Amino acid sequence: MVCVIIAAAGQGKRMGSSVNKVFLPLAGKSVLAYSVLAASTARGVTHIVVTAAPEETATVSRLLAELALTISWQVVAGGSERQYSIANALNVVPDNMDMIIVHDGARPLAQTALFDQAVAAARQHQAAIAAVPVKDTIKAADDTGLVTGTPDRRTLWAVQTPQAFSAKVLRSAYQQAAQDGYLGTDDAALVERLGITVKLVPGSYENLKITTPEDLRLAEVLLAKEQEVKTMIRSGIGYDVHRLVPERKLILGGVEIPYTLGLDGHSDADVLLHAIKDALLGAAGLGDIGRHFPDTDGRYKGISSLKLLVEVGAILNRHGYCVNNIDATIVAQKPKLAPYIAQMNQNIAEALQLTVGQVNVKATTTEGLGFAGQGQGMAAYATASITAAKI
Ligand SMILES: Nc1ccn([C@@H]2O[C@H](COP(=O)(O)OP(=O)(O)OP(=O)(O)O)[C@@H](O)[C@H]2O)c(=O)n1
Ligand SMILES: C[C@](O)(CO)[C@H](O)COP(=O)(O)O
Repeated sequence: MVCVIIAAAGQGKRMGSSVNKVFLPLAGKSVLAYSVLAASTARGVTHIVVTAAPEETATVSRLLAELALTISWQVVAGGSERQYSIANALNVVPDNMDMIIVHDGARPLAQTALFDQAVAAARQHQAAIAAVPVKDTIKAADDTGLVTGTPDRRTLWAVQTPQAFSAKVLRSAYQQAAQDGYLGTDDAALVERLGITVKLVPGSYENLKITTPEDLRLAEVLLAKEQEVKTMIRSGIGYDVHRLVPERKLILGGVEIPYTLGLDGHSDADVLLHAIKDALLGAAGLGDIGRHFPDTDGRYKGISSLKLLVEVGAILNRHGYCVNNIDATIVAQKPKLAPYIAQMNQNIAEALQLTVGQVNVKATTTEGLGFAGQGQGMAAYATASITAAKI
């Protein structure tokens, strides 16, 4: 399981604003809301700890509550330096987390995929951080402004967050730094001191840290471009298959259907809803159900797929999307599904807060051909169309 620590306890002095920069509005949401949302939908993330200045913990808690995240979160008071804030957060990270990601609350444009890439690389290397090659020539200079050297640019990288670590390694690194009184400017620097080689993963030049006012203006421009893409009609496709076995309930579209066999799976194996959820997440560019509800997570054992459809609807909503329509086909030789289709449409519409007219479930046989035709399993296809929600 993965925990994300989001650093938001700074003062934003270089921004020169009367409020902490992480609360500043950016295309309809706060800077911090973007950072939290991107992190919360990354693969395997089940808990978020946000650091807040002691006098801002209530404000940050309110902001998080408004986001209605489907994963757990907590807010801790930060320290006088970013490193001390992260150290406070580490103290409350649950023991069952094997990976920890650290992310700046002030980096609202980090994409969810970057969190996934950092964790995947950290699983292999123990520590992995987002970085981009520096574009400018870098000089070293002394206090009087006289150049003392020109490091070879080919070896230089501008480091960003997310930074992902094995939980054990990050905890040891922070303990060692505290013991030595070492203060670094990123988390990886503390890990490097343990002799561990940190892996770079390709970050993005758009993953700005909002530090000075022009960063905010630039972020507005980049987000406006993203919003344009969102307002397009987007479509997604979903496909799923489950095996038919004895002694399992047959649940399709949230309807329990009397039959001698049922679909096998980690959840209730509702093949129709699985295909629909994949179509919705795909349309939003948010991966698939495996990413959001992994079958390695005990919380999803036997869970109602209708309940998870409500969560998918909420995820899309948090990312600024609303659903236009859903079309789906169940592929099953037996039993006859026609009597249950209206209830399936109704269940799906209710879960996603749509009208029944926006949902269209169909069923077909395969004339006895293939695994569905021979009654070994059932399949479902779904397409979904979504667009930006009106603000
Ligand atoms: N004591 C601190 C200092 C910083 N941060 C967080 O670390 C991230 C990166 O730090 P930076 O951009 O330097 O933020 P500030 O310290 O707020 O900015 P400034 O240095 O201009 O005051 C920010 O999201 C900030 O809120 C933190 O949690 N605790
Ligand atoms: C962690 C970091 O975002 C990587 O670029 C950066 O080092 C934070 O530094 P700051 O001094 O707190 O801005």
